[in-house]
Amino acid sequence: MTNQNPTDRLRNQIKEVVEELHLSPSVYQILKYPKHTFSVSIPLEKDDGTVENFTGYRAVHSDLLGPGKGGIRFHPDVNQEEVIALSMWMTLKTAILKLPFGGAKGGIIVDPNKLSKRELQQLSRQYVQNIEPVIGPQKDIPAPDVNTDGRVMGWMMDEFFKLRGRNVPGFITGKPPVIGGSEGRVEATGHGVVVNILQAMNKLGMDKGDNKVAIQGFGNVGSVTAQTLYEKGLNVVAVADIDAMVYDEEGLNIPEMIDYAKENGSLKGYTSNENSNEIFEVDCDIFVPAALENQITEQTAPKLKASIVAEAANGPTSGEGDQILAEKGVFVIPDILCNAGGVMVSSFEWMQNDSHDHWAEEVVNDRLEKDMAKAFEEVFSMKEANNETMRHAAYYLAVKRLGDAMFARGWVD
Ligand SMILES: NC(=O)C1=CN([C@@H]2O[C@H](COP(=O)(O)OP(=O)(O)OC[C@H]3O[C@@H](n4cnc5c(N)ncnc54)[C@H](OP(=O)(O)O)[C@@H]3O)[C@@H](O)[C@H]2O)C=CC1
Ligand SMILES: O=C(O)CCC(=O)C(=O)O
Repeated sequence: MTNQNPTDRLRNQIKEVVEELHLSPSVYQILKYPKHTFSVSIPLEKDDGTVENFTGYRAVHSDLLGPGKGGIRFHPDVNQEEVIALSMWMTLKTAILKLPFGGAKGGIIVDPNKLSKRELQQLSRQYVQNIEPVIGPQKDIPAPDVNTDGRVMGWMMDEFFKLRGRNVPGFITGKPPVIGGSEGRVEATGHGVVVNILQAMNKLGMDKGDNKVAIQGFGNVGSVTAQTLYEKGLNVVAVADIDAMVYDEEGLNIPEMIDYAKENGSLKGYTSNENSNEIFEVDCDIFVPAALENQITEQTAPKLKASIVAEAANGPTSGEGDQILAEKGVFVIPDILCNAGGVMVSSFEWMQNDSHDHWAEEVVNDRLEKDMAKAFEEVFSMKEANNETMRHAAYYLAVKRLGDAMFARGWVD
């Protein structure tokens, strides 16, 4: 059964692995639903004096291995099911990486481009006021996701301090370094994606110079991935944001494109643009979805020419898309491994806050590279040992760790 929403698909994947591992069926029952989902209504006074009500969510899927951990998304398509699926992926992600966290996620249904800076700041603060009872450095720790960044984290941190009446920097990660953020967090997800791509190329005997890369999404994760691959000498031939796709078979000038997108708000108008959906048809060896869920589907998967798909986004591949990629023999680096660099450096930030320390950027990047490469090796070895896909191997490792922890804590027999 493939035609499912992400939460149902995730549940089925977890159930399958629980059965294969002969774990107690209770493990599946515990992982089936989030521990809690908080839904909030945020009446925001707009600049023109009118009030508009926004809906927000925060879900903690699991706090078995530590406090809930996961980003906050501002997007018009946010909904409760999506937030729950994203929180479940976080539980699996932190388990694979052996981080001291569970899984959580939050979001507000809003198009931030339609708000003024004051309105956006006010909305961010009111969201924190609403979810304050369920968050904290030992409870649930937010971070950036789609359309949120260090600036939003800074506002949220300030609001949380006011509510608690004291400094609690470890309640949020991805904040600017000047107020306790970690060096390297902005780039961490993209850097982790690149570590995974290089590991995969090495396993498949692919040479850096000969291979073409196409990237969907040119926000935080997509642009850092593009820049880092460019610096390492890979040929990034196509990049798309929501408005446009830019292609050059000789390779794109990524730094120039980043400057252009910063100045103009998008890639539209940068040389001759094509429709952003054309990205799926580009001649490439490595495809990096770095936008939203359900992009590689039964419609787009057959068009992809890549032999590696590096899932920088969360849930970019639908069930049908995944099946098609498997039939085509594509090497898929699953999201819960591929994009885990962000939460890994968030864990470094949380540790630095706890010990009032500040690590140099080289220290952060060095540890990120080593730990990501180790996680890739573990998943790859599991895949090889069981003749499985990387995704199945990743689920296997994550669910096994969660099952073992439940047993150790006396939750299951
Ligand atoms: N930020 C982080 O640390 C982490 C993020 N992730 C995941 O990575 C993904 C991207 O997040 P992030 O980079 O932070 O988000 P951003 O908001 O910074 O960027 C999202 C990008 O995706 C583009 N986009 C959206 N829809 C489409 C589409 N249909 N076609 C092409 N481009 C599209 C946006 O274009 P436009 O700007 O024009 O709308 C934008 O360039 C998400 O799945 C997120 O959950 C995972 C781990 C950590
Ligand atoms: O940095 C974090 O804590 C979470 C990042 C995130 O939301 C993700 O990995 O999807």
